[in-house]
Amino acid sequence: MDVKVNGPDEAPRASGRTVDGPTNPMVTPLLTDLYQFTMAYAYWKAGKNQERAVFDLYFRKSPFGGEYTVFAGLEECIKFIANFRLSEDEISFIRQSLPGSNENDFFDYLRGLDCSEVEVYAVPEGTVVFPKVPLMRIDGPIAVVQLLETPLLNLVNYASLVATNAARHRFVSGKSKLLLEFGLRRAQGPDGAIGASKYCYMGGFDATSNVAAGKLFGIPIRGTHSHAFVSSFMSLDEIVEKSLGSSDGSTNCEDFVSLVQRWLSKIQWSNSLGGTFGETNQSELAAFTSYALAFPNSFLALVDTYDVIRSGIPNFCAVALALNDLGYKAVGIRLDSGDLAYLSCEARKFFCHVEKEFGVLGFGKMNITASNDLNEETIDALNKQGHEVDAFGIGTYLVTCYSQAALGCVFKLVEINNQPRIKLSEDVSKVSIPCKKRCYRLYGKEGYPLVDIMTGENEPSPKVGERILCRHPFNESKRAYVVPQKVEELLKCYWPGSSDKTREELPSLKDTRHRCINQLEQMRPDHMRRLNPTPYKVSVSTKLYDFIHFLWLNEAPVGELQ
Ligand SMILES: Nc1ncnc2c1ncn2[C@@H]1O[C@H](COP(=O)(O)OP(=O)(O)OP(=O)(O)O)[C@@H](O)[C@H]1O
Ligand SMILES: O=P(O)(O)OC[C@H]1O[C@H](OP(=O)(O)OP(=O)(O)O)[C@H](O)[C@@H]1O
Ligand SMILES: O=C(O)c1cccnc1
Ligand SMILES: [Mg+2]
Repeated sequence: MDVKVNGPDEAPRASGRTVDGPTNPMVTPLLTDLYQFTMAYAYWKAGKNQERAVFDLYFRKSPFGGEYTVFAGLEECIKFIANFRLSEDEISFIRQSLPGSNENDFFDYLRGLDCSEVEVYAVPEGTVVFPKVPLMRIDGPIAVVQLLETPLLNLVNYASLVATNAARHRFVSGKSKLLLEFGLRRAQGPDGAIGASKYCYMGGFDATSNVAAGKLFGIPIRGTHSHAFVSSFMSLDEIVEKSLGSSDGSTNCEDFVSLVQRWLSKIQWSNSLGGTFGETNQSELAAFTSYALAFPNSFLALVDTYDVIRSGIPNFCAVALALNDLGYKAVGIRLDSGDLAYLSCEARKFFCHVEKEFGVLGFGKMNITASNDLNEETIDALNKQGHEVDAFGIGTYLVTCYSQAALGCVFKLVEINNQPRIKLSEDVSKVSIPCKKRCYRLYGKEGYPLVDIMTGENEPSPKVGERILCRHPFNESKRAYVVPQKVEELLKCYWPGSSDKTREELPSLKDTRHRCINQLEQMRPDHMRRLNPTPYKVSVSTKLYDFIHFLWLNEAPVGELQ
């Protein structure tokens, strides 16, 4: 990780060394809800601001009708926490904005505020996670931890939603397909776009078209060309510079345009290819030829501007064969409209015929990229019909998370001054799980994760080979014994605050992506399927179960029937 002093006044102190600030400079202590500041003031006024509080950040239901979620956004959270200081300018804005509070001492308190007394435990970024289990546990003086609530939720909610969406698109496409994120133009503003590129890569995409994201995060950047490039050409006469040297530099073709034309007529007159098309669109041929002259080593053509079968594919093949004469290997085509299953199969057939007819080895394996309003459903439909697509370019549905707007992560108080707290609700799924907890993932005989279990902080941890009762947190009759073959503690220390615990390093984006891909591959297939997936079990220890229900009864007033 880069070591750099960052922050308004001085470097953060808690870890003993400095951490870069968040990617987006808008992520400051003011990127929070007003009520966090009014509560901070009221805590301070009541002399409660230094009381030690523990909050859990978790979600209640996995998105997109699925049973798994990818946890993302942690690195940005830690970068925010590490650099949490209010500038003078920010403090004077708070002074103007807080209703009726003018006490200088409060603003002196804000001036000295940082996260050096805050301790953050979290599940490693890129981990597959499940409802109710804390993704982050934040322990610190209540006023400052409340100020963190909104920015941490903001940094985790969309990141985890879009990483999960990407993982789902990867799952339906299969491991062998190249997945390209094309969402920049349709994303929710610049931060939505940059976040989408980062977290789609984390969730299993291979590359993005977003150049800024490539520079910021080292994500591979890829792209083709647009319809505008094709329709900007009127005729082959526009091509003035026609020469192209061979790939090894040994010869020079003075008139690449004529070479392309010769190949086009060979294709037209060939036994197996002739008859499927007559005259192709010559302005399209000009565009492809021009593009090949600019990028002879990476020629990929968008073939659907005029007519895929009668023009785009033969024109592409003519240019690709001309390139082949000079030792270059064309990359392939992109389809951006029509029946992508049918057209990809027709394109593949055509390429295979070319390979056979002209003896160009490997021509049949030409890359076929598809785009145009793709999503999980359309890719699933293509799979069912049979297709020849090698790469999917996906934008709108992916980055806007069209099928679910938000993950719904929440931040709930579970302990104050060592006293466990519970939040009750008519809706059982909204009742919080009290206490500062430890969380474990238990693995079964076949190597799959079986169940996540939460325990009180001071309970002994589950042990390999030792039978443990895992209880549903709220449903008395749902319980199971587990003899774990492997026990993994989920929450690790990412920000030690004033304690002397060692801090987990923030891994590189590539390492987090690997972690995510490995985690997804480890899951039992029935948890992953799109239709009616089996819910993964999330449980509590007997001791925690008993305590939750004791506290529940203690806090819930008994109703009176009239
Ligand atoms: N074989 C297929 N099975 C299921 N869905 C498909 C198939 N081929 C394409 N689609 C999807 O069908 C939709 C077709 O979009 P649309 O009706 O806008 O037509 P289009 O091909 O884009 O035409 P236009 O040239 O007017 O843009 C897209 O969402 C695309 O991903
Ligand atoms: O379809 P998406 O998943 O959002 O993927 C990105 C789309 O963006 C481009 O289209 P363009 O901006 O030219 O618009 P159009 O396809 O609507 O004509 C591209 O050709 C894709 O169709
Ligand atoms: O490079 C592409 O083909 C591309 C990039 C963004 C959006 N649509 C397509
Ligand atoms: Mg489109």
